[in-house]
Amino acid sequence: MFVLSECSWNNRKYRTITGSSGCEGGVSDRFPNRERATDQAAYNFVKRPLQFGHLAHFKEKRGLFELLATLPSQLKPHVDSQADCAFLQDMFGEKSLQALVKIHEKLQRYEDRSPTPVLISAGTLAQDLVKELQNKPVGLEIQELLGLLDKPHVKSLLSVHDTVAQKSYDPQLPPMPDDIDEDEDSVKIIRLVKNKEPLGATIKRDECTGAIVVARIMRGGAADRSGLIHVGDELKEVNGIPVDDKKPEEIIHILAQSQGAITFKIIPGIKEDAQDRQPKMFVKSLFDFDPSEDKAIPCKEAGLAFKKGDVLQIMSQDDATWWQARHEGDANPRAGLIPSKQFQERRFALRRPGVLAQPQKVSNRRSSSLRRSFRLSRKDRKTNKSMYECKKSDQYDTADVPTYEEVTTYCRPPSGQHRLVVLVGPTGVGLNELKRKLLISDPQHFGVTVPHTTRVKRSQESEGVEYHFISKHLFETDVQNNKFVEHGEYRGNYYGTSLDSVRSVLSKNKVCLLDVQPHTIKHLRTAEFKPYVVFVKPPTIERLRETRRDAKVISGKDDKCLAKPFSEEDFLEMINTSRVMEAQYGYLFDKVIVNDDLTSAFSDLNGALKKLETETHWVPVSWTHS
Ligand SMILES: Nc1ncnc2c1ncn2[C@@H]1O[C@H](COP(=O)(O)OP(=O)(O)OP(=O)(O)O)[C@@H](O)[C@H]1O
Repeated sequence: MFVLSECSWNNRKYRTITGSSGCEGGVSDRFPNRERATDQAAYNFVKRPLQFGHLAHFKEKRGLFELLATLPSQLKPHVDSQADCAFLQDMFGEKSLQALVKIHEKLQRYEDRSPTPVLISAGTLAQDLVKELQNKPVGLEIQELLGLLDKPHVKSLLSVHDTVAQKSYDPQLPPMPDDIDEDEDSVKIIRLVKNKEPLGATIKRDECTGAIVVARIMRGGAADRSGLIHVGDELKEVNGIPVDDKKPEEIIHILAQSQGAITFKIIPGIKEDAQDRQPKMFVKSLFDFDPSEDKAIPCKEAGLAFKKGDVLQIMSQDDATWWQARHEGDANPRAGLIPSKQFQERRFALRRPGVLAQPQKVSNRRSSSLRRSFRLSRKDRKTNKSMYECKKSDQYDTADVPTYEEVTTYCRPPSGQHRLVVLVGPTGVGLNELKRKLLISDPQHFGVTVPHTTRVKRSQESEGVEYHFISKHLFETDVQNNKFVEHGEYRGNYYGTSLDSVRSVLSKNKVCLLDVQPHTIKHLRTAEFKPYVVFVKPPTIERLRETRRDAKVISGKDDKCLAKPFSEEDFLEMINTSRVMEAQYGYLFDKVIVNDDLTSAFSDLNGALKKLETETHWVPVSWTHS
């Protein structure tokens, strides 16, 4: 199913130096066009010394040397310490500085005169002279001159002179091969110069024809930008070495050994139509991917590693198995390979049937699905929290294999409805505490839902304050009509949080704080609520022991609803549940907060919620369509 013999040019360093594509380009045997080619780096290198005059911003270009010489005495009245004076003297008297200034001034003078070279081929003249002199009777002066002209430094100096004189800043390429079959229209010669940037292409042996072909061009990479190499192009030669009988790895080895310019002889395949290119698409990754550990990837070096929650730009979906993508906002334009959605789903299902069949159970020793949603509005402290045991259970939805979710940017309009803030975490981690702090910090801004119950109203209670008191029949009808976010039964009475109670808080232009069991999150993920999910996780057990010394937790072991100090077992369960929740539902979390020090956790949460109201966030595209 996969091509396992694909090799990457990615880890090799090339730069194309000729051509027409806006990148450094390339050249074909049909249209050699070296005139247009520009090697900016070489140009800059040669040019830079001549621009030395711009080193300092002295308006007065001449007399810099004199100026520096007088500076120490000029500055003396302004310098208090003797040591500083000595330092200035030393600095301005430094021989190398003076030499540099002298050179600068000389160059400046030359530049002002716009010197033109006497001749542009001093190197050739020197060679002719050497030939001429070699036939002359040997004299001392002639010997000395021949020795001088033979010195590498002198040769290099003359060569640089000629380069500058001819303004020929392009790197010297070897001559074009003369054994190209003129009748063979399709042969293309491409020359590349090694550079730090990888080429961004892979090669493989075509299973049908046996030819070595370009397997992939990574979008945005050097090869892609050059527009000269395409998928399907047949590689015939590298630096004159035929590659027909070579393995892709051997070709990569030849490339690795090559220095400077490398010549490829290529027979172009069918040209990819630019129109075929997919439009830009952004996805949030819902799993971690490490190409170096992926046995199926056709080329590990071409892979793109990412973590759960990273936003990726999909550059190509041409291949049904391996998409090309880059990290959103990454300066590197070159794409890498990632498993396609379909492929990831398929292999996830094949690899881990056990996970799908037997979901990990989120521990619920004394917790349940609904209890937290009631907490802040509930005055009835006697109600046992375990009453909200949810019948829906924590089943892992087998249809949902977390792969990628298409996302887009969203910023809440200044007067728009607030996004629903959903808090999840293991029992006792501090959700209630954090909610309480938010409510106290700004009661006008934050709000919580009022739950429904079928329990009889007590004398001190008021409808719509502690609960909405409704009949069993109505409650059951509402359950049938999916009106509840979560619901459960305790001692013969139903309790639940309705979707309308969430709407009611939001309609008051408040931020609705809702804590739920994690399996409920996906039911809330709608364009209407645009939930922002915060996972609150416990710190290490050592920190739990330290920070929760005076804290109390409601024990679920009995029905007495007694607040007791945390036990070691409570801590362990909190940590284990947190791990399971994160592994199972982590892909749904927008923010993870470790509730170690309460003040820091609160300020972390508060800061994130402030940003949520004003800054742009990535949300599923479906939320912005309605
Ligand atoms: N960072 C913290 N440092 C110290 N104590 C904390 C911290 N966070 C919470 N607590 C305390 O831990 C106890 C349990 O917190 P809280 O009731 O908020 O947990 P919860 O997540 O809502 O769980 P439950 O639903 O079981 O009550 C409370 O006494 C609370 O004051």
